[in-house]
Amino acid sequence: MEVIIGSKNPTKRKAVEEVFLTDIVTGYDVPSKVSAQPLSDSETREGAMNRAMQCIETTAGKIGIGLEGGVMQVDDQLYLCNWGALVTREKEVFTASGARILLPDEFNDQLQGGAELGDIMDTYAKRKDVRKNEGAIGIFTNDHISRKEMFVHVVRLLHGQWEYAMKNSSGS
Ligand SMILES: O=P(O)(O)OP(=O)(O)OP(=O)(O)OC[C@H]1O[C@@H](n2cnc3c(O)ncnc32)[C@H](O)[C@@H]1O
Ligand SMILES: [Mg+2]
Repeated sequence: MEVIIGSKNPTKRKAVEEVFLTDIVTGYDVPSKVSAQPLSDSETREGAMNRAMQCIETTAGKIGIGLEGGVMQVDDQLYLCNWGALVTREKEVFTASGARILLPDEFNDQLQGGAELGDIMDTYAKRKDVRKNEGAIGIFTNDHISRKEMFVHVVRLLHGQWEYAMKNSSGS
């Protein structure tokens, strides 16, 4: 079975490989069709669904997966959020979200002004390509949870829901 992940970011591809262990996993850069830095749960989820749908519409893969990072507001504070979507050839859609952690208040103005969290993190942590490595979640959890590990959880939630639906539609 071929699983298409709508990103070439290694944290996303490796997370899908870890869950779909026995399948072929291919990464394609597809547009999220939302802002480069989504600013709500709704926009982040939409980005994940758009990516997954395009994976199915533009390839022969059996399953398309979209993973999208964003931020969302609770009261006046911004949290890192992540969403995933799995779309089947029959266009059945499954969604799930990942762990969220509070971002420093000092990021608010830059994020609201359109800056990308990935770039803000590189400057803040004095590292390169945080988004492709430990991620903001890795930095702020003292490396206990990496971006890949957080995505593994999201992909497991997607995989499990898809499996449950298949089991229950097979009539057994
Ligand atoms: O190539 P793609 O798949 O687009 O990978 P990306 O790293 O840009 O990831 P997203 O588009 O899903 O994330 C939207 C923005 O949020 C940033 N972001 C989200 N989660 C992050 C994290 O844990 N660490 C650093 N940046 C993060 C990311 O770098 C982007 O600027
Ligand atoms: Mg991006």
